Amino acid sequence: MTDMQCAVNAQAKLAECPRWDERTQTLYFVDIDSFILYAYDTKSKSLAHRKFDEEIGCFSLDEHEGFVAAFRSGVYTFEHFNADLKPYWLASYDQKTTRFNDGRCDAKGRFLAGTMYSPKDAFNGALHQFSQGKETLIDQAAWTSNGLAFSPDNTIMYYSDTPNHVVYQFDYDLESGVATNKRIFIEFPRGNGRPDGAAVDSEGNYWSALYQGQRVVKISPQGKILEEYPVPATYPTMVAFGGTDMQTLFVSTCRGAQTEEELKQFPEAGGIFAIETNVKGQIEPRFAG
Ligand SMILES: O=C1O[C@H](CS(=O)(=O)O)[C@@H](O)[C@H](O)[C@H]1O
Repeated sequence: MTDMQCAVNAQAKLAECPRWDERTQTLYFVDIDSFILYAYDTKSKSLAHRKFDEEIGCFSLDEHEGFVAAFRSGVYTFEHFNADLKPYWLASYDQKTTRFNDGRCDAKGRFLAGTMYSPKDAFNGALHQFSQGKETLIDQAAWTSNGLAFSPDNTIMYYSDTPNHVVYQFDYDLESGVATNKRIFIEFPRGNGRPDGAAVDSEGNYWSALYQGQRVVKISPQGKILEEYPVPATYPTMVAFGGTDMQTLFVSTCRGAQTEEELKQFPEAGGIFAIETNVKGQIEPRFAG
């Protein structure tokens, strides 16, 4: 049994990247495999959506009403929810095997996004950083880039490689945007979930959605699992803090990977779930351009 309740019954194939807009009390999220960006207005309980021509992996809000978003074919900006896309960086990788997957902004407004390399026969998944019109390659050694998050003091960057069951830490220099000293933060045993999307709370704990693990785990900065939160879906994909007090944990989930049996057990899989916590999340930094 879980206290987690379905906040948005989106029935998404692959819901990902929940993002809380504290200015409008809106929860944005994507359905990667349906090419859709959603906007859930928590005040009116209305759900808007926009369908693109390709997978949208992740996005951040900007300082105005706009977005920066990472798709299969590259990174684009748009000035408001329904505005035309403006190319920012076109993919230098093979789009037949690779797409963007997970990302967010650092506290200086640089957008960082990682790619998923589907063949998983080489470590071609990469982490890219976008700022002032330029792209910088941060790391290239993954199958599925995921779990990107920053500590409250911005000195630690977290980054997971889901199918390899590992979350890394880097030292992060916020002034330069340089990440160094990559090391293993935590590894998960095979067969009981693998680290997908994540968020760091205001106390520095790393909250990881365990894909195929049917739960979210709260991990201390030292790598100790402190709490586990069951999710009514086999495949949690990402978490985000929000709500009027920033203490609501939103969890996106995947429906497309569930078996018929799992769909009978979890009929709201593909939705966004929510649970009240006793800790505040961090307000998401916005893209600076
Ligand atoms: O975030 C994601 O990760 C999953 C997990 S895995 O790469 O299969 O281990 C992936 O399937 C999904 O498409 C991706 O968005």
